[in-house]
Amino acid sequence: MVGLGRDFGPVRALADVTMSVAPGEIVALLGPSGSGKSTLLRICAGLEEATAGRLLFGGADQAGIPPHQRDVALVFQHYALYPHLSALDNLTLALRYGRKMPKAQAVARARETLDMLGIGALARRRPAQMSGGQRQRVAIGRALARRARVVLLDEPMSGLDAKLRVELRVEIVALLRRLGSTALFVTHDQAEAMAVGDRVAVLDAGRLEQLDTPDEIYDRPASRFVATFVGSPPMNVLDGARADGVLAGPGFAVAAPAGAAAVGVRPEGLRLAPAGPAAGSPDGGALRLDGTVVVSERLGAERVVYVQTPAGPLAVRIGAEGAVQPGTAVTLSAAAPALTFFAGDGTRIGAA
Ligand SMILES: Nc1ncnc2c1ncn2[C@@H]1O[C@H](COP(=O)(O)OP(=O)(O)OP(=O)(O)O)[C@@H](O)[C@H]1O
Repeated sequence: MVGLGRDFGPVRALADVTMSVAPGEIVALLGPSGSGKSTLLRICAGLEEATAGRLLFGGADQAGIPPHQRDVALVFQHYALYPHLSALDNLTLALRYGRKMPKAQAVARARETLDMLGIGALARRRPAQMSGGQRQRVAIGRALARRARVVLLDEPMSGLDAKLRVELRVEIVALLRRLGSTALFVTHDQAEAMAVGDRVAVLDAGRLEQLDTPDEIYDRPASRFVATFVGSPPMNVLDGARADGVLAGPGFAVAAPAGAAAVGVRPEGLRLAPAGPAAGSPDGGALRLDGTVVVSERLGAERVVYVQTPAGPLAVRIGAEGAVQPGTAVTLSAAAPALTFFAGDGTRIGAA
């Protein structure tokens, strides 16, 4: 994709998106509602024309090529299976008429695909005789059975419960890898994007904010937007004003590089100690703030504690053993390497 853009009248749904996806790579498209994820996917599928830029598949310009002539498979959030046909027949039909595959070969391919998705035993059931998750597996199987070079998935698991989503995403990724498919996977769920993507493309208001590995996205976010969109809870960001090398805001002052307008720290980068001058790390911490515990949430192996500070509420991730009572006065501290600085326009200072 080179400089891809799409305007709907006055609405700029997509602006100047450039990215290349390697064969066999899975890229997660992540962004809030209306950020242009579906528009980008629809352009790739040929369901929408770009109003700027070029789309190339293996070097071949796709402009003007209709959907059915592109080597792409689409998985939508709302699947439409033929209700009167069995799972096996739904897949077989798609292969025979979509791919013009001989019957015996289509049936064999359909069976193989259902087996790979763990629903071989349901081959003879009609959609009404299956659970939502099983139906979604059939729909995914129908799209993937074609072995298209490019697989486009638009929120393929929305509508399923959390446990099933996690199970299914593991299976989908395993299947995509096994087939060697190149895939774009749209989701607004940051955890899902980080889990499925070899790289994650973060979109905001039609612009590509960052395209990087999940580790880079988390550890070196390109912007404040990315930093606060990814992570659960996301990065804490404190606004301040910089003078004489120090960024100061309500209740804090921290040494900061030129241009800094805000400082960010992940919940796990903050330490929590009983209030007092000696609190915090042995070096005293680069950032220190006093506050009061508001709530403490037990999340499996860890706790997330929300602390009200003069700079606003901050989330702190601590071990499960460190229970703290609401109302407790605490001091928060963070070491210098845990800090991320942002300029006034939201870009991370030091980002490439
Ligand atoms: N056919 C259309 N006509 C006019 N505006 C459109 C059309 N399709 C999309 N848009 C606008 O383009 C922008 C991007 O929409 P898009 O559906 O790509 O976002 P999205 O990130 O997929 O959102 P969601 O997660 O809600 O599906 C939105 O502002 C949307 O209102």
